[in-house]
Amino acid sequence: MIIQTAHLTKSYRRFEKEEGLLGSVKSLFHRRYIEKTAVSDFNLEVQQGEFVGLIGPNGAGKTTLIKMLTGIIAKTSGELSVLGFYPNTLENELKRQYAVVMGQKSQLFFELSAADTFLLFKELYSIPEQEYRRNLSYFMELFGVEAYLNVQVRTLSLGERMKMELIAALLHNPKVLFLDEPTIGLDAVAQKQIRNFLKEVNAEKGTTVLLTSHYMEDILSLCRRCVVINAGTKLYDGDTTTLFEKYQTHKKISVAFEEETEVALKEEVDIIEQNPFMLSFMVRKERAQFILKELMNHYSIRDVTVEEEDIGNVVERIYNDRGRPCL
Ligand SMILES: Nc1ncnc2c1ncn2[C@@H]1O[C@H](COP(=O)(O)OP(=O)(O)OP(=O)(O)O)[C@@H](O)[C@H]1O
Repeated sequence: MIIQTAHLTKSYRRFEKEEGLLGSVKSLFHRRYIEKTAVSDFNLEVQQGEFVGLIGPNGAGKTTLIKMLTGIIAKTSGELSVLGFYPNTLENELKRQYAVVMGQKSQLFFELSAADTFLLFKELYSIPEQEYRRNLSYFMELFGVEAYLNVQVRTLSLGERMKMELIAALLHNPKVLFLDEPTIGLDAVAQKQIRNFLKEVNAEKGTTVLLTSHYMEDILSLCRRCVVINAGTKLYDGDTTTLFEKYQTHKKISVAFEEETEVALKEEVDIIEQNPFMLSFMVRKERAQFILKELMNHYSIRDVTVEEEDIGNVVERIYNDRGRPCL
């Protein structure tokens, strides 16, 4: 077993200050704290080689869970083991076997080139020369980023840097990789390249991956299993396709018109935004094609986008349907 948690709980204590200057002075003498349980009674088991998606709306507790699993913060209560270790003790033996990449944080040195940082990682993890060379050329080829290897990291685009972050994290052949929003802010092409890369690494090297992402496409194309978390508790743990077939029931369609248009649709849709030049609405998946055809036939259209429904909506629907955590 790679990851095992039982009744894992994390509560934060946050200091609350009254408004204004007087509040600041008062708080010097009487500190008021509020407690926030970010992860509650969480049970999770991940086997070797699995690619698991962790999804949930903002503030659900995903990052807190990843931070506990990677030893960045300590648990409040419950059991937690990663590769047989309690991560917060940060034992070297564990550090050598896992890696973490957070989309919002960087582990590269901005003034150095990626090549220099990789060499530092080689020393840090005592990666044998041959293994280092083999891995580096394998990852370079997979991502096609040789051209950027020797330039300052500071000058790389977000997408190029994220590819280097992933390579840096994987050079020491970790058994488990924790990814917190690795595709955040990237364009569609870079997102796809990163997905293909991760798919290949998981298949070829058997790396176990736990991934959080707000992008449906990441979860759907990479994670056979997904875990849904809301307000710190687990709502669902199982097959990703089954979950999305059942709960991702709508698509978002946005249409821009060539000229001022007054739209009259034959069937009811949920309008998100409308003005004479555009219309954006939600529609049931199975009706999307019909409505699109209707719009195309009756109006002069400049542009159309069709998007998958937001993770937040899906989670809300699961929650309303089940009304309580269901494992
Ligand atoms: N250091 C902290 N002190 C107090 N509360 C915190 C702290 N870090 C997180 N929280 C709170 O814990 C809850 C869970 O936060 P967390 O960052 O784990 O959510 P998340 O699912 O990763 O959200 P997002 O998708 O927005 O990144 C939030 O309500 C947040 O405000």
